[in-house]
Amino acid sequence: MSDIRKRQEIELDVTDMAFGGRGLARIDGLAVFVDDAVAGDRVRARIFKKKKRHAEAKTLEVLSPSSDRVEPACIYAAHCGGCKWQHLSYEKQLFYKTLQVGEALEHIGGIEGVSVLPALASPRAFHYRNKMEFTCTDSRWLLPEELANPDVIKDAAIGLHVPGAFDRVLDIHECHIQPEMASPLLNFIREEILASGLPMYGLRSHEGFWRFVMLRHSLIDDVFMVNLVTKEADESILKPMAERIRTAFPKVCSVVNNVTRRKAGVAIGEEEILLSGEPAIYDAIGSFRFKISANSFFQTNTAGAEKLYGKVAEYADLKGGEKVLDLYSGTGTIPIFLSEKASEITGIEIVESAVADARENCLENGVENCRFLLGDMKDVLPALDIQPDVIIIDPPRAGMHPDVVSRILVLAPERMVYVSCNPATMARDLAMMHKDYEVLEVQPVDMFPHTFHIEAVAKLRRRQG
Ligand SMILES: C[S@@+](CC[C@H](N)C(=O)[O-])C[C@H]1O[C@@H](n2cnc3c(N)ncnc32)[C@H](O)[C@@H]1O
Repeated sequence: MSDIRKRQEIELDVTDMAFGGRGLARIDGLAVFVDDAVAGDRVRARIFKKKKRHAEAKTLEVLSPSSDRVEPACIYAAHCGGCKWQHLSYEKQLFYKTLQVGEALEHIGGIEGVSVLPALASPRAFHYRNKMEFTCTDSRWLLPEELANPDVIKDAAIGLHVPGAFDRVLDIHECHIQPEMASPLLNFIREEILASGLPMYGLRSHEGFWRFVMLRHSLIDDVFMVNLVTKEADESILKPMAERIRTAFPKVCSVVNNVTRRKAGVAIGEEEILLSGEPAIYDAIGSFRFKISANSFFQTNTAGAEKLYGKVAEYADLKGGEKVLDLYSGTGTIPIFLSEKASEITGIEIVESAVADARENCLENGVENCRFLLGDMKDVLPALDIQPDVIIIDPPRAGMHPDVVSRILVLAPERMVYVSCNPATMARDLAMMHKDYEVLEVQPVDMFPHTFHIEAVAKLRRRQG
């Protein structure tokens, strides 16, 4: 057993990428998870945690870089929690994401021999995110090169968090995963906010006015929504500001203000005020248009969503007459996408506004064979009198409640499609159904380039006899 100690500096050969995005090295059988390292690197690192079976270390210096390393596009990449894998080639990101889906099925689910196809690449490796949420703070986290600059404003930042630190916010001036025009738009809004005379929010004090700047983009119409999230309403300041934003950026067709006095760091307001333009934007997946309000859930990679839903359609293999259940239906995008291929689709969703959006999206698209039920899955599903031919499941990161799994096994559809943004909970849920359902194939789909996150779609068929 290794005798390494906490705070020890050590040279490590990183041989693999671990679940969660860190490099993995081994010393005398001890697994060492290494921040900011890539498989193939030799690094000098400092141990900051030591447990019986594993240790955690932070890279201090890359002594010999892996051939898979690339120069990050972003100057904040080494410090920002947004993209942890920008220094890894996109090809290798896809390779490790595929591997991690297979490993989760095997090690967490105990499901062996499943065909996991190579991850489908995102149609765009950069500029793919249609929604970004920037935090406002009165205490800016400085980059090493900013520390020595006396002119840097220290009591204001609008940006993204340092990984794992709720109160450390970098002042971000350029973000490469959002649409190109979003960075100048954010910088214009920053200048407006700094000139407003109203204070930034303190993430510890919970005092201050400006809380978040959220930008949403429609790929199909190439227009933006700006959502200014504040602690108080102040239309005398915000309305003229919204007009100036729209004059400077004519592609901004909507500026709204969400007001929240809650301490929790979420950008959803208790009250929403339309400041200028339209109350919502629209985007398309396939031939369908979807309304997106400031707080609607919508897949964050629009072009990627089309690939994802294409795979769902392929695995659902609908012939036209089936009754389909769509569990965790959000704003109804999957049911509407599949509506032409099924006889009827029932979506179930816990968020009231999402169900309202789903119904409205059906009206907008002339879809008449989808209905949506509101409530917690574990309450709604048992009360439902329906014999589905196919069930589509797209749960939140935490996966399914065991009661929901039990109910699904009683409903016993012939085919199921399981969509997940968390391979670990997917593996756990599929394991619970594995006695009754064979996992025929799994397709990872990369919706989140430069992060270690991966979406996956599994095709399930009921076992005979
Ligand atoms: C990953 S999203 C899927 C949304 C949708 N399928 C899509 O592609 O846009 C998961 C959804 O599950 C909903 N949800 C979370 N917990 C739930 C529960 N206990 N019962 C019903 N829906 C729930 C969330 O509100 C969210 O809309």
